[in-house]
Amino acid sequence: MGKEKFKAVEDVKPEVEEVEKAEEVEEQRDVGEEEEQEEADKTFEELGLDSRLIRALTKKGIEKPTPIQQSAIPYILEGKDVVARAKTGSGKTLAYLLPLLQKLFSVSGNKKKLAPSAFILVPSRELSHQVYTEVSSLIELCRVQLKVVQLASTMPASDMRNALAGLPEILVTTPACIPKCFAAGVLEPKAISDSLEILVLDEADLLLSYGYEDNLRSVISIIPRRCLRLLMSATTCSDVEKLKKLILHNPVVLTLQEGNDKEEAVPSNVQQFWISCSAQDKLLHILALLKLEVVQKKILTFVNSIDMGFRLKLFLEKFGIKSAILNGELPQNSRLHILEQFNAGLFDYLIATDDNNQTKEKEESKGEDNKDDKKNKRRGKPKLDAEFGVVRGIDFKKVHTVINYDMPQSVTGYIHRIGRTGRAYSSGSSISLVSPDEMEGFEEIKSFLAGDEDKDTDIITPFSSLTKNAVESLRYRAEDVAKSVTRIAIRESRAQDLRNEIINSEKLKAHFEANPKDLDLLKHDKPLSKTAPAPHLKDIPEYLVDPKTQEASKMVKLARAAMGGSRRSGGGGGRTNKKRSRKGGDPLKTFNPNGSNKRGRGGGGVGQKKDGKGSNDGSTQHKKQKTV
Ligand SMILES: Nc1ncnc2c1ncn2[C@@H]1O[C@H](COP(=O)(O)OP(=O)(O)OP(=O)(O)O)[C@@H](O)[C@H]1O
Repeated sequence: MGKEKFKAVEDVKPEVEEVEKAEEVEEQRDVGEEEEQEEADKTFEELGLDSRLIRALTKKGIEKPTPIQQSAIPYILEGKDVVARAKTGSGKTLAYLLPLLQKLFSVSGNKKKLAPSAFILVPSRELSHQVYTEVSSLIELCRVQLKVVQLASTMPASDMRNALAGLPEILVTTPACIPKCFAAGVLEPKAISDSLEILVLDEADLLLSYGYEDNLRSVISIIPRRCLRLLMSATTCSDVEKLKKLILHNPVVLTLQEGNDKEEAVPSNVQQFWISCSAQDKLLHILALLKLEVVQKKILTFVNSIDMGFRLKLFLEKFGIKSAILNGELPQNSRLHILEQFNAGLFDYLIATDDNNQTKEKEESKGEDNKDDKKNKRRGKPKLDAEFGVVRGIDFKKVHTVINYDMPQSVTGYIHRIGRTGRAYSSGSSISLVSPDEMEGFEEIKSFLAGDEDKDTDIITPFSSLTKNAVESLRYRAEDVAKSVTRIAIRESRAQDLRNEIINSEKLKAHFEANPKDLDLLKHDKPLSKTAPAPHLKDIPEYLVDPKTQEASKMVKLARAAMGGSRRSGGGGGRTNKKRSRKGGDPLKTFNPNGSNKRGRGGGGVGQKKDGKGSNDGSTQHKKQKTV
């Protein structure tokens, strides 16, 4: 990724009150080669981080800063507003959390506060929970007297009041929650004006599209001039520009110096594959992928509707494959718990309905509500959570394979889905099942990823480990079982799952309060079907599987064994991975502002291509792989 460099742009702007009207004068300063080399080699110590934070990072197994962390941390410690744009999985959260905590080390105890010193605003509750967990663990590991609180806009005022009673230094929430706190009288605008030192907008490119503009305006109107403002985003879009103008003054803008949108957005260490099949044959193909074990676990499968998620779960269940479901209909505690269990490696298969489609369903259900609101209320039709967001920003840990069972409806959707694997220093794969109806959208994705210069190169290659014969050997069983997964069965399972999770959610609420770290209270991958899977469907006899697929499956098993073997260990290593996780294919490295080879452990052998791209983007990615 030699072409990718951070550039720092210093915005020179007038006072915040006039910012919207003012003409922006930008002074651009490209980070020079020498400076980049120095920057690339910096350790956390050299970035000026407090020793307590460095010790905490070491305990978490984090040794060296990622490029975005190297670039952003010194500016934030200096007290500059920062806009940081770096692709998914590049470590943006710690890029702002570490200097934020360091600043609070000195603020804490200095004066009597009536409101938090830092607000971290994120678009969804899942993200809020994720950031909260990260801050809490850092505070605990640093052994400092800082308090962090997480609020949701749906919490009763009394819960909000209790949570804020201990005067937390950090509040993590969605923008909608702040005005709710004002209305409930649990936060005073005047106290915020007096106390707030740092405001972070994380996943800034999403905040406006999630409808938080008015909420943000009301927050901005009370934040003091001296408050440090940080804006983190995976992409640039007009919304980020709007927020930048609205909120920041004199920011340093950290972004990629060159490269087209494709290079900026796509994690280069994810191998992308596709399979052409009819819509009806998708169940057959996913069964073959999972049952014949030609893909590496953990596996995150995306579908476009909640019903499809249940169809898939019920279908797989019949073959003894247990999976959990994640969608916006489930209660919040259940969603968080499912994510935590999946991240902890308690199950290997998660079927998720992502946010774009939630919006679609939300709209559909709104339409229905308008038609027959009373009827729906009587039936207790479940509401989808407006603050639900599966894909964007969520750090699914050690997902090795992302499967697009249904194709996403946009290029951005595709990029964010596949960005759930290949995070941090790991590598991953994606497999898209593409039906004829989805081919047009798929071609769009492919041509976007190929970019203008690279039209003939296939970034998404056909998945060759699964032969036609292997698929056909399962056809009879798959079709037979698919017939048994009727609409009624889906409807009943969906309702039953919701009922279970509502009960779980209540138990979880109490449990989380008492044992916030206990993950193993409830199982989310329980079978929904009333009948147990037939024994003959659980195991596929060897004679049914052709030699090529057997070989591919063996490779996957070997890779898993090399990673530590057990299903609890999750993905993220192994033969193929080891090979690919060297520097050239490292997602965090791809942000190297240095843009040149670094000598040292694991990095020396992988050079840059002539065109400046990391070698893994092109050469490895385009090679067909036996296993993924
Ligand atoms: N310096 C580092 N070394 C190793 N791992 C790191 C480092 N910094 C962050 N990580 C890990 O990388 C993963 C991705 O980080 P993070 O969620 O902050 O990415 P992100 O850029 O915010 O992605 P997204 O845009 O999808 O939210 C996390 O699991 C995090 O713990």
